Amino acid sequence: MAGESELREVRLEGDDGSSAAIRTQGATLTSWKTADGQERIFVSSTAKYERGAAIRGGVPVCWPQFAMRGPLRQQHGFARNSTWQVARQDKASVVLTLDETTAKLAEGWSAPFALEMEVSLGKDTLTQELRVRNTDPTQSLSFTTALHTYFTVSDLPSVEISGLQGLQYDDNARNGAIVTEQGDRVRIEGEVDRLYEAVPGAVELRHAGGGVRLLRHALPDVVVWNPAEDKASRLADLSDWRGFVCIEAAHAAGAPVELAPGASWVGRQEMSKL
Ligand SMILES: O=P(O)(O)OC[C@H]1O[C@@H](O)[C@H](O)[C@@H](O)[C@@H]1O
Repeated sequence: MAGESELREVRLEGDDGSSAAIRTQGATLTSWKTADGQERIFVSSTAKYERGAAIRGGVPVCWPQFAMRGPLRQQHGFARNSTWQVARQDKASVVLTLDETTAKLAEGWSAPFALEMEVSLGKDTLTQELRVRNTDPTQSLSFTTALHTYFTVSDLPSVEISGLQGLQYDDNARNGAIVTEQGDRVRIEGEVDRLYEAVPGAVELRHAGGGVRLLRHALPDVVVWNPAEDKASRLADLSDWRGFVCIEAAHAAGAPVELAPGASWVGRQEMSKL
């Protein structure tokens, strides 16, 4: 049975009539409704709201490693499985924090750190800023990361993702083959699990029911993921693989972020309605 702190949800209201919800469980954004009433974020109806679990859907924070790109044996790290603290909140923004004393640390992790996640609503936009500080006085801190956004889509076959043409990607649905994106629109046909490297500008998602533009700062790479039917059937907490596509702003492909003792890093994504 989850305690109250795991189930705590912070709700935000934007001046433009938009709203958002963030769980202390993983600092996971679980809803962004634009002023037109459209829900832009997908959460599985069978997601687990339990201490130590990650929420299937929303925007889990992958830290201190994306996938298995780091020293831990825990996919996507431990920030998404940890209960964060609410540090500050007002009507349209919230800051949540996590450090080594409050996190559910993965086996093998001993470095101290201070994380902040700020979520804020603006006109037709939602911004998430992840701030990382190395609180160790002598050792450097190394990490990979991603904001693992599950965008809700009305009709998966209508999905078109632009902004990736000509870029190289690791195709994790094809044993990590290195491929160059030829098309100007990526479509979701079967399992898609791609890590696009060094994406220079905005990525746009369009589907029959709407669209979103994703801008990134210090998160150079972009992951596109949908498991399709076969893989989805092995994910017990995923209700509907046709209801979403993940577009993940990441620092994952090249060298990890290296923070000197006392140094800080800021990564940000801004989603806006198209
Ligand atoms: O099931 P998890 O750990 O939440 O991961 C979901 C997916 O996350 C994506 O970021 C990865 O590229 C996929 O390989 C992975 O399957």
